[in-house]
Amino acid sequence: MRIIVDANVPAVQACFGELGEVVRLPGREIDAISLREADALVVRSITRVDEALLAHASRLRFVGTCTIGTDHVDERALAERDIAFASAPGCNAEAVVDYVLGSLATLAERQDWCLGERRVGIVGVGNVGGRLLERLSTMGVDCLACDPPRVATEGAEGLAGFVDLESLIDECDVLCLHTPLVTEGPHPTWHLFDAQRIAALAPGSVLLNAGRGDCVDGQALRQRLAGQGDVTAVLDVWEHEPVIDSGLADLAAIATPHVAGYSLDGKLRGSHRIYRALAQQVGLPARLTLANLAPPPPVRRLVLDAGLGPEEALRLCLRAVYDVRRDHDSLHREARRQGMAKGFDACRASYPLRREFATLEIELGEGSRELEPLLKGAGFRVRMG
Ligand SMILES: NC(=O)C1=CN([C@@H]2O[C@H](COP(=O)(O)OP(=O)(O)OC[C@H]3O[C@@H](n4cnc5c(N)ncnc54)[C@H](O)[C@@H]3O)[C@@H](O)[C@H]2O)C=CC1
Ligand SMILES: O=C(O)C(=O)[C@H](O)COP(=O)(O)O
Repeated sequence: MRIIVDANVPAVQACFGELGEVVRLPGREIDAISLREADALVVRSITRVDEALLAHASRLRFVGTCTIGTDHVDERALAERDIAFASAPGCNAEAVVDYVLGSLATLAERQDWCLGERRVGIVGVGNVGGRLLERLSTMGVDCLACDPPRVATEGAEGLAGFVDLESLIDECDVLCLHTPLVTEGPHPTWHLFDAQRIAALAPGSVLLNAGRGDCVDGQALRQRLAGQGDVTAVLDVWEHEPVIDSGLADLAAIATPHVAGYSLDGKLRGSHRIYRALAQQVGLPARLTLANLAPPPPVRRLVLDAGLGPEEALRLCLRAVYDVRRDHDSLHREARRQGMAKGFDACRASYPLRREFATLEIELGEGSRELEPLLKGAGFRVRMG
C-alpha cells in the first residue's frame, strides 16, 4: 500500500510505516499527479482535498486528516468515489485552550487587568469551546456561551448561560471564537463577525479567533483596529493563509501562524487516530499505542511555595510549559526575513516542541494551597506538598 503523508504529520514512520510504503510531501505540494499511484492519503488542514486533487487518484481508497477541522475536504467528492474518510475530532482541543489561556494571561499582564474581573464569551461550544468553558469556570471566571446549532438540537433548557451572539457581544469583555468554517445551512459561520458585529464590539474588548480565519471579516477588523484602536485582537487563524494580511498581523496584539493546536500531544493524537482508522480500513491490527509515541515532557514538575499572587503564579506556570509570545515573535521575525507567506509556513514547519499544560505537575507548598482551584482549572495536575 502506498501512503502519501503531509510532511508536517509527526510520528509518520512509527504510525504509517507498519501499514505500507510512506511517501512524505509538503502539504501544499500534494497534487493530483502525486496521487496517481496512491492507495491512501494522510493530510493536515492545508491540503485541499477536492475534485481537482482526486482527478487521477484511481487507486485511492482512504483519506484521513489528522486535524479537527474538515473544511478543506470535499466529503461528497470522496463518497462519490467510494473513498473512506476519517478525521480526528477533539485531537488538539486541549492545546487550543492552552493557547487561549496563555494569550489572555499575556494581555492581562500587558494591559493591567485581571482575568477574574472579566466576562468571557465563547462562540462555538464544542470540543474546544466546551473545554474552555469548563476550565475558565473552574478558575472562577464568569462566562457566557453562544452555540445556536447546539441550542437547536439540544434545546435551551439544559444549556445554562447560552445566549445569542448579539447578547454575547453586548455583555462580554472577551470574545473567543471556536467555530468551524460553515458556508451553508441555517448556521453559517463565514464572516460570522462581519463589519456590523465588529463595529458593535465595546471599547476595551478583546476578540480572539482560533477557529477559522474566514469566520471574521479581516478587512473590517483591520479598519476597526487601525481607526479607533480601542479593541484588542488575538488572531491565530487568517483569511487566505498563508498569504495573510500583514497589516492586520501588525495591528493584532497577538498574531500567530495557525498554531493554537500545535502541541506535540495534540498532533500525536491526530496521527494516532488516523493510523487506527487506516489500519481498520485495510484490516490490519493497530498495535501501536498513543503512550508509546509521546516522549517525557522537558518540564515535569514545579514547586510553588508562598509569596506569589494568583495572577503571577498562573503566568509562571503557563509559561513554564508554553509561552504564546514566542509564536507571535517568530511570525513577525520570519515575515520580515522571508515575506509573510513563506514566513508563516516556515514557523509552522519548524515549530518548536510544545507540550500541553496537563503534562506539568504543580506541587503547592504550605503557603500556596489557595491556588489549587485556579491552577487545576487552568489544566495543570496539582498536588499538595
Ligand atoms: N487554530 C487551530 O489551531 C485550531 C482550530 N480549530 C478550529 O476550531 C473549530 C472548532 O473545533 P472543535 O470545538 O473541536 O469542533 P466541534 O465540532 O467539536 O465544535 C464546534 C462547535 O461550533 C458550533 N457552531 C457551529 N456553527 C456555529 C455558529 N454559527 N455559531 C456558534 N456556534 C456554532 C457547533 O455547534 C459546535 O458545537 C474546528 O472546526 C477548527 O476549524 C481546531 C483545532 C485547532
Ligand atoms: O485541527 C485543526 O482543525 C487545525 O486547525 C490544525 O491544528 C491545523 O494544523 P495544520 O493543518 O495547519 O498543520
